[in-house]
Amino acid sequence: MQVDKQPLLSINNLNVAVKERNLIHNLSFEIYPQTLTCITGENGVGKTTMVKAILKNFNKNDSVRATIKRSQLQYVPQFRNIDNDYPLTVRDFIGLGLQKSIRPWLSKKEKQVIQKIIKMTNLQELAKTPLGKCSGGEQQRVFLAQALVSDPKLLILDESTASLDKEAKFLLLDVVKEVIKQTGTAVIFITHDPILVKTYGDFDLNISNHHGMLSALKGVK
Ligand SMILES: Nc1ncnc2c1ncn2[C@@H]1O[C@H](COP(=O)(O)OP(=O)(O)OP(=O)(O)O)[C@@H](O)[C@H]1O
Repeated sequence: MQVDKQPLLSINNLNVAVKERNLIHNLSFEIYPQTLTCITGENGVGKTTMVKAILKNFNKNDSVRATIKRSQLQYVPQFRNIDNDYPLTVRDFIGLGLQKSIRPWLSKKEKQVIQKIIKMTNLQELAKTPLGKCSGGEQQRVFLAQALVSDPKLLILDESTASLDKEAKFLLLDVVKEVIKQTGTAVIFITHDPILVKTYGDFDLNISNHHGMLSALKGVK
């Protein structure tokens, strides 16, 4: 696989700290369009804090330079508690990802966008199901779908597969790969699962001993 040589995100000597405790020193790496970069490392090394630092410094100084706007980046957080009786349907929940308009109803174009995303994320059969009745894996696909309606150029998935069984993990990552192929978006995926890194990753940014190292996987050039 040949990557686009123009990175959409360049991290340059970023220092990541929490409450004056340094977690990561002088971190530098690049993210390229249409690639999946896994962020790996032991619990507590600072993966989530690093992502927060990227969001905070986004195009504000040289430590985080992007060729995209902040509005073209979507972050899917690790935890979102959905009660069993959460009433919004999958389709309506996905629609919440649209930019707010003054109209209380969806335009024909907006409906078409949602329909396209529902198809891309394999949620056709669940579109009318209340989100609270969906399984954990299905809910993760819905969170992904909601993030996709604004047509992001970079998606950050924070341990989206953490609570899923093996089959659901692979199903979700198959969908992520298809999304990358169809939309050209880049994905940063925080994970503890070496099999997923090996199966799906184009790059692995491993963080240990306060430093990060990016490696290309599977013949990525
Ligand atoms: N707001 C905060 N106040 C104090 N300490 C914090 C805060 N946020 C994170 N930390 C600490 O910073 C360290 C890094 O946390 P972070 O969540 O970034 O790690 P992580 O690599 O994402 O871990 P995990 O894989 O377990 O999710 C941890 O020791 C955590 O307890």
